[in-house]
Amino acid sequence: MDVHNVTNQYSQMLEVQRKTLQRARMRQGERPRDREPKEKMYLKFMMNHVAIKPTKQQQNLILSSFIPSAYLPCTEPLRGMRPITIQNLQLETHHRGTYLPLRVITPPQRMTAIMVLAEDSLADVVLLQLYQQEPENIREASHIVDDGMILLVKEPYFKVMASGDYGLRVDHLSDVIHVNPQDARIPESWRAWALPIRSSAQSLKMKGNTAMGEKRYWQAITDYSNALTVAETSDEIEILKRNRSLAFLKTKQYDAVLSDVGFPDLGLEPPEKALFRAAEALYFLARFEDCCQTLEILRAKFPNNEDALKALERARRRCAEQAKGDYDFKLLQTEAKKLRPPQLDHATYIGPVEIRNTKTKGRGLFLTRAVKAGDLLLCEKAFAHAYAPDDDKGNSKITLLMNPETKMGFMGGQADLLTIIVQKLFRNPSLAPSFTKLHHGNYEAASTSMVDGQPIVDTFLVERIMSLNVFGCPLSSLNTRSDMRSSKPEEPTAYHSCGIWTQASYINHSCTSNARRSFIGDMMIVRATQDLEADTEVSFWYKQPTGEHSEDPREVYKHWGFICTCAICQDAGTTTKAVIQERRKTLEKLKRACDSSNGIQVSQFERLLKDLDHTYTEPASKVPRLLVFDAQFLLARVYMGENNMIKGLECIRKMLSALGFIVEGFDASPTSCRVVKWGLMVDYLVEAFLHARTAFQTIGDKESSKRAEEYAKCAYKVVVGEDSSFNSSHRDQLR
Ligand SMILES: C[S@@+](CC[C@H](N)C(=O)[O-])C[C@H]1O[C@@H](n2cnc3c(N)ncnc32)[C@H](O)[C@@H]1O
Repeated sequence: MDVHNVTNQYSQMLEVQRKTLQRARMRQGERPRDREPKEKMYLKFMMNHVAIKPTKQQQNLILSSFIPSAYLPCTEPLRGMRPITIQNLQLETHHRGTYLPLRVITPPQRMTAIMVLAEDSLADVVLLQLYQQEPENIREASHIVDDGMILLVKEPYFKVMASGDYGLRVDHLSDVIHVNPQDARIPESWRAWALPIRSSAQSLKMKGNTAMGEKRYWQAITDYSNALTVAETSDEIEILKRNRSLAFLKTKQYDAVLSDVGFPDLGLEPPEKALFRAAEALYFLARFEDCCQTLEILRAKFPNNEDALKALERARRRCAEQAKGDYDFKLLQTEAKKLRPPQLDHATYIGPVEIRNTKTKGRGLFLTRAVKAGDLLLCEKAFAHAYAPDDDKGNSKITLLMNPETKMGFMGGQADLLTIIVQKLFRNPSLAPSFTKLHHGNYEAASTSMVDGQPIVDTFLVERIMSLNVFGCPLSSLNTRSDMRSSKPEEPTAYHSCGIWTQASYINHSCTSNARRSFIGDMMIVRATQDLEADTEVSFWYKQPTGEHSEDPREVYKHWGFICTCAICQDAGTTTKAVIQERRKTLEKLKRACDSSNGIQVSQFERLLKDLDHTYTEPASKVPRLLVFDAQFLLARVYMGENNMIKGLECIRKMLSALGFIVEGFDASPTSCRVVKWGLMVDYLVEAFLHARTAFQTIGDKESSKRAEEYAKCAYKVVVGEDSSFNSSHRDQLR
């Protein structure tokens, strides 16, 4: 939804990649005889390693990332699997039921994947590519995999790489296990030289503390974990775990924090640090009620802890947001303006909506009570968000993410978003259900969720869910609106920044939508665009309908696998070719009339608009006339520019009617203006109501002028997400 789909633009590239995959598949089962010798591979890798230092120009290149054919992660525990060696690997094969012990022989090289050369017990060498790893600014590649480390690759996938070389590709994080040199599953020859002197828990703890002091949190986790394997007393274990919990907190592994401090069973005399760390983890897991309760216990036991008081106040604010939708929107706007990435610290509010089954669209979001136009339905914090502005100064790169199997290509932060989600689920499995329950078409995911003590995160399931549920998003809708009003080129319809909002994802599409989404940073706000009865299904646009005729309705929402059956689409389906032709011709004439060097010829424009309007047969309140409203608004502005307020109002009334509104009093009659039924909520509606306000003011109808302003404010609230910025955004018009 609103992401930059480049499938057509890059169709050739997709096709080339698809053919490459096909060719590779033809070698399935082959044991290649032309693998390069160790020395040659090493030299090549190391030369590349030195050569690849991205220059400024390279940094600005758009990286492309290809999704391979989906395969399931290993769900078998290592116990019971057989070891395998490189010489027995077959191309394009997932070696189910086996694992490959490898010793890394080079430093890592970071491209889309992290790459190293690794050898097996027979000194055969293979290129290993690890995908979905954290970026360098979060975790150094050398901490993930480095020269001398020993790994077990579960169910290795051996393949022909894009370069034509052979290599192992690992897409699922839990398919690689790091082992220490004493592990019985690795070749003895590796064990012999690497046997370390047994360190004490105390010395390992000190090592961990030093690493913490130097902000090397991953190292600290390793050190404390090693200390725990040799710790003997329960006191020692408790302290080590408490220390480790801080390192887990710093690396955003909140489930592990809770486990290390023993939450929820913190004991009768819980230590201050344990309580505080539990509260912090609960906060970041968005368990604000639990967080408040923990902090209240902390405050009662340690009343002088000022940090706990601040944390409690913060958590209480989140609780108010979560329970009542009580947001300081002005603050949110200020934060979105300043913060980069614009990821705000606020809670999700789920308003009067709930998930229910629909008859034909899977699940949907339904109203639990009646609402008014402008009412808040959701204010949702992103589950995951990748900020990728065009100037490349975000936390995510603009990448071309191509899937040759689904034949889709997207430009933006989606490659990074995929990694962000995979990592989040891997580190915090308690958060997985809210994401994995989302629509994923016919992809069949593995049913096991843990193996060998690690969560299983199926990268291809994540990709599938992301692809069907991702939303493109601006920095803020206010920003988009300001750009539009300062007439920067066209209003953007696709964004490079993107994210996942797990509640909003249940909203189905309709061209005759009754809700609209807007953004403030990574908060998505969904408001009703009409007065709605309880039990109504909420819908918004996946793509804003244009009213242009589509030759094949299956193509329009093909990506999501449905054909829209709303009133607009049904009407389009029964419109004859002759009428479509007539509309196109009239539209072209209207466009020419606009572009005329002598300015718009009003009478000719009026006549053409009437002709266009007459091509529709259904009442606009049932089937909005999407090709009409824009031109009608243009004409309103022309009339008002000539100070002809009555004609201006008439055009606004016609514009509203074309959008499906039912209105009264948008004229010089004594009846005050009133929206009887709201129609489609397009951006220009704010301006239209403001123009109506000016017209009413000029003709001395104060009551209608006030009402028109209220309607403008309501439309603004829906389009921007809030109305606290309305007055400052429209200072000139509101004078
Ligand atoms: C983001 S999900 C929406 C929630 C989804 N219905 C569910 O059950 O989770 C998108 C999917 O919903 C379905 N969908 C959305 N709008 C639809 C519509 N107007 N008609 C039919 N199916 C629709 C399609 O299967 C689409 O791929």
